[in-house]
Amino acid sequence: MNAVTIAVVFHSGYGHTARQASAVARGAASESAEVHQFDVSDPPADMWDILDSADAIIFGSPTYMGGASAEFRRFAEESSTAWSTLKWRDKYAAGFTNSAGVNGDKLNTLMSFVLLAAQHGMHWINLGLPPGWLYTTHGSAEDLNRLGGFLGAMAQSPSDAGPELSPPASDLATAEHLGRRVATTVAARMPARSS
Ligand SMILES: Cc1cc2nc3c(=O)[nH]c(=O)nc-3n(C[C@H](O)[C@H](O)[C@H](O)COP(=O)(O)O)c2cc1C
Repeated sequence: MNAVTIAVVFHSGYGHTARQASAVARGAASESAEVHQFDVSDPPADMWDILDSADAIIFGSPTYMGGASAEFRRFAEESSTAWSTLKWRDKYAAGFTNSAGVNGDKLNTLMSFVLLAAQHGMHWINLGLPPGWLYTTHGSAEDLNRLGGFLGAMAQSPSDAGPELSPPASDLATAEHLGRRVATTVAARMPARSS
């Protein structure tokens, strides 16, 4: 059987969201997906061909000024070429974002990814985790999904901590979960393929 093919397409100005992207990719690869990771500020020549043939595309960006970064937005606008011929229709999509604020308006970035996916006619896969802390006094910052997102994976990196220190392990584990969930969700819905 051929592996599910997943592309993780992200931007990262200072390396924090890149660590989150690698965690998403690790999670997907742990479920035997063939994973391609693309930094949109330095795309290889074959990126668009690989995106066009992927089963799922996972979008990632830091939250800058309450939304996706300008570099990610440029990628989104350039994807209008694929949109014009419905190349991504019925693929699967998911997303992740990282920012300095605990809230930081990350939800708006994830919502912009949902809209991007909808414009392409893609099927959105959400995070599928209960919120960390579980609305009780017993939670901790080590909880999976400690930031309590539903649409996608959220991470937080304090402004004075470099990418070697942040996002914290719990946010990276949450990102890995998203990668695994996309891989298993897509695999369960693919018709059996013979090699
Ligand atoms: C131009 C700019 C705008 C930012 N806007 C936000 C914001 O709206 N909310 C927030 O929580 N953090 C904001 N931040 C902080 C970044 O999201 C944070 O430093 C993040 O870890 C950067 O990720 P990166 O290293 O992948 O670029 C902003 C940073 C920059 C440079």
